[in-house]
Amino acid sequence: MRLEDVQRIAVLGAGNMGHGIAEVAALAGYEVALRDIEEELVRDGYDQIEWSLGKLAEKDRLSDEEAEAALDRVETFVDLADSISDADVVIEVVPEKMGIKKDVYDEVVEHAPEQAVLVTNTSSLSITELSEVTDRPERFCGMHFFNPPVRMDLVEVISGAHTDGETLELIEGLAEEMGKTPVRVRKDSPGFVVNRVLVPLMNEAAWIVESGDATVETVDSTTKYDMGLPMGAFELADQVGIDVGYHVLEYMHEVLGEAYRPCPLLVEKVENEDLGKKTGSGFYDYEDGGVEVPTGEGDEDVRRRLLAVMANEVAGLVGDDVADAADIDRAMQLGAGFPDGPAKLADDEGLSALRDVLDALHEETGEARYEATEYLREAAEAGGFHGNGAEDGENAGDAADYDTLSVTVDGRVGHVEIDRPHRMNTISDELLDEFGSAIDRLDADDEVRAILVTGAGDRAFSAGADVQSMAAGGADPIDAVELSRKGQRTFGKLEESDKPVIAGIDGYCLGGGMELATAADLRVASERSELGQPELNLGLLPGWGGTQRLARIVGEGRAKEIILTADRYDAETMAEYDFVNEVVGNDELDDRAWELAERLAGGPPIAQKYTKRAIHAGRADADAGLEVEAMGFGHVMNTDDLMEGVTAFMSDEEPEFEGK
Ligand SMILES: C/C=C/C(=O)SCCNC(=O)CCNC(=O)[C@H](O)C(C)(C)COP(=O)(O)OP(=O)(O)OC[C@H]1O[C@@H](n2cnc3c(N)ncnc32)[C@H](O)[C@@H]1OP(=O)(O)O
Repeated sequence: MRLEDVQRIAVLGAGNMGHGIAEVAALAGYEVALRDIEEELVRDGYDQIEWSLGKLAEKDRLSDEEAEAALDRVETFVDLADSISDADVVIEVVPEKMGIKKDVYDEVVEHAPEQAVLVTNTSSLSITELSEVTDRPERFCGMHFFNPPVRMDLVEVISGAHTDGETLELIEGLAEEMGKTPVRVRKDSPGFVVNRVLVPLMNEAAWIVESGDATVETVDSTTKYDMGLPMGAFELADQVGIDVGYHVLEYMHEVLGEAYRPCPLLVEKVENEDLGKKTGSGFYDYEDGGVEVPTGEGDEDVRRRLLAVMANEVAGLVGDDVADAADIDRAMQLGAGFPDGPAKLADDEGLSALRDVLDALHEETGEARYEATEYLREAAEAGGFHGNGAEDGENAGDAADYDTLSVTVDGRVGHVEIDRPHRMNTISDELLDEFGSAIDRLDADDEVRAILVTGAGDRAFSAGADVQSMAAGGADPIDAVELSRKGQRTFGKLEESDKPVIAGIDGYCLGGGMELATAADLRVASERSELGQPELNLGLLPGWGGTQRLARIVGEGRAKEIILTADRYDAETMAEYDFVNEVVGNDELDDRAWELAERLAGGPPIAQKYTKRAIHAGRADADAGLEVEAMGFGHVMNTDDLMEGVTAFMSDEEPEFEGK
């Protein structure tokens, strides 16, 4: 079966994941058959899809017509044979019990068209074992979506022992058609990638508390604020359900061995049915305040220990050829909201230091989970999971050097794309560093004649400073002063650049993201964009230049309004306020931003440079600005560009300026 041949998708199971997957498939334009065992269940799933599509339309993520058309593509069934009779792909999303799934497959193989590909959304069961109850194990694989499918970008595509390459490629293509990022899991290994990293992390967190080395609060403060993970380890366990993690762990224990023995603390919680949020209590009591993770109570030993255990899991996956480090990092960022992938976090810490932490713990306790894998030792010797090739300086400045940005030069335009779509392109400390160095690099490159800044994905240009990492580092007032100055200086590089800078805004442009855009020379925004300075809602103030630069563009009155109300404004209003130079249709943003950048890149560089300098010099003192203008005027008089401009004008041709 080729991707172009896929038209109809059957989703078996209309629960949380099932109806979410059905919605995503319908949004991608596929005909969807949604099936569950009772009319009421399948109706509930359908209603949920209708509700969710309505929400997306309400938030302008799609039009009312698109929402209606997607819903029209969903047909509901109770009879399994009818639901799959003309399906090209069958996605099974029934409860995570081997027996139930096998029963379903017995029936599926009886009625599914011969050419149909079968996939399971299991998060924990063996793909190989499931494939073996079907008549087509080579056309069977895992397609693991994350909850909620409509929001989460990751899909793990897992090969069973018999799956052929064509099937994996088809399902990866299908995931992409659904707007998702597939990560291939080359072997059917317990927990695949995301759970293989997360669940042992939860187990280790529990062992740390069990052994009396730290409290739940300290561990969560460490994971959330010092490691920058989206939630504390125990907060996450409670959120997902302690039993869910525990069952995955049990399976890992059974297949992978003693290193995965569940901590007694988890066993006790499961036995007492303190399963987390869903039962009202787990590691936190939800009937009495719920989760409160304290800031600034992290512990260095806890941080290193968790990082070391996580690095060992990454090494296990790479060493067993389940996935490579880059894929693991991508999967954890998209599927678990990690700010950086675990391989990168481990590399940043120093893999040999983490190996030493494991060795010391292993010697002290003899516990199997601290036994460093062979691959961890090899990677530590090689300078890290991602190697240390860049350290010799040869690659300095290459696009590959950036983790949070994608930096490219296309013709005469230098393009910086903020590349943290999984975190709404929020601005971390690392991103500020990389942004500053990217602008320095593009500024120094004579081939680059204009700079375009955009955000990856279609949700946000940038939703501002990463509040979580700021809460971690910003508790110290002296550090916060420096963070503010750093942001001011970094975005100042855009203003100070001699080249024209364009911000292409699509989606949220908030807080620090708006301060970044303010430092550009021109702003073009899509209709759906929402802009604002919401810092005061957080008890903060716009500390990356917002109190100064915004007023220069929109005037003091509007700047005060925008900052003090902390409201979100649509792009049209921001154009009326003179902040946005041009508003374009949502689908036109990229083309228009590039067109503008290319056009400005064709301008006379020396005249552009002095124009920017004169305007800036005149801010505090108009006479100084006029003086720079006069000097600039003098300088351009003797340039080849002036000759070129005048000659082209006289002969009615387009000038070719060279900056000479
Ligand atoms: C000096 C500079 C200071 C600053 O810049 S302070 C920060 C100023 N920015 C803000 O206050 C914006 C905060 N974010 C929001 O208001 C909302 O989000 C949005 C309007 C951008 C989007 O709302 P929705 O569509 O409902 O999505 P969602 O579930 O709220 O967000 C998706 C994920 O993105 C994370 N996120 C969004 N903004 C930030 C942020 N600024 N810092 C850290 N994380 C952020 C969320 O938490 C969540 O994450 P999960 O999916 O893990 O729940």
